[in-house]
Amino acid sequence: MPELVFFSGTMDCGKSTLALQIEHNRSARGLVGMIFTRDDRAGEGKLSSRLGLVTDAVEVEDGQDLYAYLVDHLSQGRRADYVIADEAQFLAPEQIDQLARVVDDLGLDVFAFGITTDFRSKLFPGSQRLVELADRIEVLQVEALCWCGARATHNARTIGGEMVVEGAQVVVGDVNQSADEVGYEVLCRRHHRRRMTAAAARAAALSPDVLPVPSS
Ligand SMILES: Nc1ncnc2c1ncn2[C@@H]1O[C@H](COP(=O)(O)OP(=O)(O)O)[C@@H](O)[C@H]1O
Ligand SMILES: Cc1cn([C@H]2C[C@H](O)[C@@H](COP(=O)(O)O)O2)c(=O)[nH]c1=O
Repeated sequence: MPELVFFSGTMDCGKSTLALQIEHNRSARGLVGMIFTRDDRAGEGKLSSRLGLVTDAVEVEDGQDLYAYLVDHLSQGRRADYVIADEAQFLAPEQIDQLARVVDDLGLDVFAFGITTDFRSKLFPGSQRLVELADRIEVLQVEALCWCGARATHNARTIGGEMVVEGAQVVVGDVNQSADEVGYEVLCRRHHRRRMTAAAARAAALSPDVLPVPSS
């Protein structure tokens, strides 16, 4: 049975790498994939991994009907045996419905990859729809780590090195950016709640200890 699978995790946990591996293994067996992406850091029409691999992809536009795109593609006599959608958090909920229809009506597997929540730990609309519709949700096995060593479950946004909790939901960016840029850092929930990034933890460790003062 064809499936809609949502591979989800924090930033930098290997989602795009896995997408490229699925693509490689299937194309090595003569299958042809339709690869969608949106706003990859490597630029328009690219699916890239931090491990250095990159492949061409169809850049999804606002309002584009992904089901109609595939029907049109197939009716021109071109092949698509399965679908990969990277950066799926940036897709509109209607586009996730169209991907579900690709599974049900065209009989193709759809592998979607994306982060579930934004820098405020709120669901992206596209990810919410994936959680609602996916046949399976897979959490990646290579866990990204918080600076404290715990599994990273949340994405923090930093501006000038400081964690922020207000701003536009979508700002394309990367982890390990220099302090004067908009950047991201993955954290465990405890440190996301306390807004304690690695830099904030270092600064706190360097400040002199405050001794408790007796109240009387
Ligand atoms: N120099 C490196 N050596 C080994 N692994 C690396 C290196 N750089 C990045 N990685 C791996 O790549 C992962 C990020 O992969 P990527 O597919 O770009 O993530 P995502 O799409 O989830 O943001 C990192 O978590 C790490 O496991
Ligand atoms: C948390 C968060 C992230 N983004 C952007 C930043 C990156 O461009 C992508 C995630 O890519 P990755 O391959 O998973 O690292 O999403 C955003 O726009 N808003 C956010 O809140």
